Amino acid sequence: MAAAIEIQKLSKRYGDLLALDNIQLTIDTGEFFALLGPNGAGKTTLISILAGLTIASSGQAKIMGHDVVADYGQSRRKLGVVPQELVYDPFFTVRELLVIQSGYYGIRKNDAWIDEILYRLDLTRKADTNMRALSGGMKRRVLVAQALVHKPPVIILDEPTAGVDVELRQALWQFIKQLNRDGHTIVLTTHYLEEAEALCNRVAMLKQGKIVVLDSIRNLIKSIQGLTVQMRLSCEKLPAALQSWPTSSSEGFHYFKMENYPQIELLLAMLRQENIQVLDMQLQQPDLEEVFVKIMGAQSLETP
Ligand SMILES: Nc1ncnc2c1ncn2[C@@H]1O[C@H](COP(=O)(O)OP(=O)(O)OP(=O)(O)O)[C@@H](O)[C@H]1O
Repeated sequence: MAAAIEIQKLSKRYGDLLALDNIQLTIDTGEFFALLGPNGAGKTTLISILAGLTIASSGQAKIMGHDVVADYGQSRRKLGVVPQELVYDPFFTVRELLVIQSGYYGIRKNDAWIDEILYRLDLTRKADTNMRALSGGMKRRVLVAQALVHKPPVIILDEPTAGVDVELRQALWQFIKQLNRDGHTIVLTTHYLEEAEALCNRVAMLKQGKIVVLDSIRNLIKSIQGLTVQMRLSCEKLPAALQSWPTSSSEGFHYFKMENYPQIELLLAMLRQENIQVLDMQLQQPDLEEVFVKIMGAQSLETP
């Protein structure tokens, strides 16, 4: 069976800027995949090429075995893209928009599926409302609905939860997770790394147009050694005996880095010896954010 997405030696040049540099990536059907990278890394450019909206300078991309240029019609039918920006036609109602969108794909009788996506996105009550009268969050739900009218096996979401409230974010993820369980391949770009960590199995990190990491989230987190113990102590300044321990402090908390759990005991013993009390303590396991910052550098966590 063809891969959901197959990208070979793909590059995109804008004048002197190499926005994508020899991308090689295969995403299998059924994956829940995260595409991460700082602003300007090339994520949107890659998605545009997959959607046939931008032409690559060189290389090839296929959706479910269909070339995005030579076999545009078929590849586009297999793909649903939820864009980053809120683009919509203000003159139509939600339902009209979805019927028109179905028409683009040559689907005539789509009412049952449209009703289902409206229901699953909690848009049923808004079906006959004009697009311009919807709130930003509701418009974003319609963008998701639009991307799904043709039941695409591959769904790409470009930062779908940017600026979205917690309730919608939760509802959206329930729905996307269900789609993934139903067999759809999901590719997600997000600036919320805990979101990628909670949802996705595998991740590619892009930096200046290149894939710098491609691995399962589990492996990436495993590759980060050690843990951090966050403590509030009865003293502000650490005694000399503890100064050699790798620490940092911020907002009244001390952070002690250690390689393994037995070191916690050692630390507690040293604190006791110094007559220092522990007022608050939390263990921090390595997470995807730590991997990301290590690979990209601290500037990478800027949001758009
Ligand atoms: N049409 C264009 N003309 C010239 N340069 C472009 C064009 N589109 C994108 N770029 C440049 O290509 C690079 C990659 O941009 P892209 O939008 O793909 O990044 P991104 O990873 O999606 O970033 P963000 O997280 O901010 O959305 C950037 O340096 C951007 O300025």
